[in-house]
Amino acid sequence: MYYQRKFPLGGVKQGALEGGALGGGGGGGALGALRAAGSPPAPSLGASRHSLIEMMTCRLGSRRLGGSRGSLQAGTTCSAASELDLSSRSRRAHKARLKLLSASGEAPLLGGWRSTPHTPHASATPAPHHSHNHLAPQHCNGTDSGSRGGLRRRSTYASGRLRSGPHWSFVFDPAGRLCYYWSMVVSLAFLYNLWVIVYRFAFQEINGETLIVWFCLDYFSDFLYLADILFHFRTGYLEDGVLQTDAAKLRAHYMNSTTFYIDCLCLLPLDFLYLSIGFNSILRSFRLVKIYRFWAFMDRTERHTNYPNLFRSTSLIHYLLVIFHWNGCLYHIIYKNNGFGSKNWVYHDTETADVVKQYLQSYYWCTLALTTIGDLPRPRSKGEYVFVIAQLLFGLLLFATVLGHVANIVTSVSTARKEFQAKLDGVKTYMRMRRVPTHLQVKVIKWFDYLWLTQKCSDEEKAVSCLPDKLKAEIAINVHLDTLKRVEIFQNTEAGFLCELVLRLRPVLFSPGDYICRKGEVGKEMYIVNRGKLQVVGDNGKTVLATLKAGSYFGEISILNMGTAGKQLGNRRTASVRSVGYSDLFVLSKKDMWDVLKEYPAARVRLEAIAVKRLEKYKKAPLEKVAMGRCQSTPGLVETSGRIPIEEMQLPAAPLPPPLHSSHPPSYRDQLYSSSVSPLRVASPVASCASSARSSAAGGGGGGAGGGAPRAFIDSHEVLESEIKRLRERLYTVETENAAMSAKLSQQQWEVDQRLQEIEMQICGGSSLSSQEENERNRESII
Ligand SMILES: Nc1ncnc2c1ncn2[C@@H]1O[C@@H]2COP(=O)(O)O[C@H]2[C@H]1O
Repeated sequence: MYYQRKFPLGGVKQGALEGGALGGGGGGGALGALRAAGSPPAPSLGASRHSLIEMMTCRLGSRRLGGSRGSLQAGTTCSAASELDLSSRSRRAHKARLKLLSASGEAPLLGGWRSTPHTPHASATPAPHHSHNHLAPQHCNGTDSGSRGGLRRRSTYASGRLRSGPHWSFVFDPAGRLCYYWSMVVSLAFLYNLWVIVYRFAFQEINGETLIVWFCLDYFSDFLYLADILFHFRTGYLEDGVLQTDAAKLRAHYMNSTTFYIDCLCLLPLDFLYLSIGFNSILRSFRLVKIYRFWAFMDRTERHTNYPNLFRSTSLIHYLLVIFHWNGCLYHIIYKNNGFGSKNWVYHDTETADVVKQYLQSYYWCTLALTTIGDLPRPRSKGEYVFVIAQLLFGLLLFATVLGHVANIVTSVSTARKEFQAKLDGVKTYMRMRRVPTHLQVKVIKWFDYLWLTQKCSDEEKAVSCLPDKLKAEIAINVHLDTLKRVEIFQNTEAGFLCELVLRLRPVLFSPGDYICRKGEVGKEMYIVNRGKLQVVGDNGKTVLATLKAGSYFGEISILNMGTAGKQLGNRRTASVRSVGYSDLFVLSKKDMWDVLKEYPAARVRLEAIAVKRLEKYKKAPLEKVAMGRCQSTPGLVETSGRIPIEEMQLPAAPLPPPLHSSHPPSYRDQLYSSSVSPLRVASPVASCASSARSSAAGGGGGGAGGGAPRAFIDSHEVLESEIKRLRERLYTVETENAAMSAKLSQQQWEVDQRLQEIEMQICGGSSLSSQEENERNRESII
């Protein structure tokens, strides 16, 4: 799985730039991408939404999204291409392979092995339907369907007659995994030549003893070189950004390229000269021209590896060893040929030392010289002096280069840490200067700790800032998809809805005990819990109404204007929400939410339905409060100090007719109307009346003393009913006025727009009749 995790983002599990689909990932990575990608309708982003939606559809699976029209369409698009022109048998085979590919998750990744129908004439003039790759689900990721050729199937027809059964041919994707592994094999063959050719040339003594082994190894590496040429013949290339898979084109392309000549040069058969000059490995030096393949392999590995610094260090050490090796061999060649005139300049036991020891002595000498450690045997002749000086100078340069490389590696290892530390230091300095209380300072530092532990990056947005919006959005979707799929409102919704939302999410992190929102505040955002635990608490801050965990969301009631504080104040928070520990949340602004809901009304209905359910919990408590609370501001309502739920104010089913006697003490009704006491002051008797009514009912008629109470209760009940009626009428009037004013407002808006358009038209040199008609139509529709 080499391609996986090739993004420099912690959270991405499967990288698939080629296929456009990034694998699902753990949380944390690329949070910032969301913001950037979701930031207001950049045109490029808008344009990319469709492909994103399609990608989402494919990722979520057509079964799950089967309910929604949009997803059904996308799902059909995904499979439709593969069904176009295949016989049922081959279609079955295609489906089976497609299943395999999708099961392994590799199809969009590499497109390594694909099959497409193919005609013998396709190379010259491919028939239109052959431009579809019927297996590759590229419709899902928006890439060209034929561009990832791998294993291509030839179901060959000529003149409408089946000429031969289907057979297979190979086309390798240069960006695919197979190509990568193959280049690794070729690189190994090159490394063999790099180390061995010069060694055998310098220490020819080994040839006689191990000739067969060397022959076998040499010709095996030559065989790999040859296979590489054949491989190149079947490797696709990009033409106008589209991968070419046509065999004739591939052949022509390769044979017209420099690579072909270099590959041929590598295999120059100078081995025939063995017959005249004997077995001499220097005749194989052309094999080293293959170094371009090795460099390409190293480049790609460095780009894709998850451990670039480890890789860089290893390759640096390898290069050093190779340089020492070649230098040592060169030194031995000079020494052997008595190049500088003085015998035993370096080796004192040349006669007795075996080949390996001589090699090691040469290597040691070169290591001392090239690492500028010195302590070399003193040169004697002029030639030796020049040689040593040259070696030391070269060593100096090499040393400087190595140091530079090492410094780079060390710097890049700690860049993230340093940046993070710099930010933390800045905040700490600020808090110290502003004398922020110690407990708050500690809290801030702990917040940084948590951020580092969980995300290892202080600015995730920056980490992906160089990517185009489309890629950022894809990453955001993949990184956060798992969380979002858990959210109730997002389950079984259209893929597009989720996609639209994910582009607008913004990550935030809260510390333990932080209040995310407080009851009564104006709601401007809603939140989705990515990680952590939160509590919805009552007024006292202690009563826990609900506990929210990963996948929950809150804050939607106020942004949907469904709050309990009435129509005017419906945008107030209905409860406070507190973070228990550290909480990773996604914030969605009210405007963004409404923008999305406008396009997805079904989602809005779901959201509102859930909000209503949540509100039901409040219904009982707020009712008593509302009933009692309103009385302070609304004349005509009864005020009480007791807390009696409205239901308890109901009358018993059959109240007894109150016997009225003139001798009775003044009834409650009399009290009510005779006294100057305002009706507002009589709430308590209501309660007592209710209870006395109940007791009199229980007592089966009661005496004259209790007869006045039920009557008073009935009267007060009538008062309440009339008040409710009056309020209802008032509400109706207000709503009607409201509607009238809205209509008036839109009328005025329309007029202003109209006027502006006219002015624009005048500026642009007059208006056309058609636009006037259109305006007229708009006006009608608005009215
Ligand atoms: N019983 C509940 N269960 C879950 N969430 C709730 C409950 N009551 C209120 N909330 C959430 O707490 C949020 C507080 O702000 P809002 O009123 O905007 O939206 C509220 C709901 O999303």
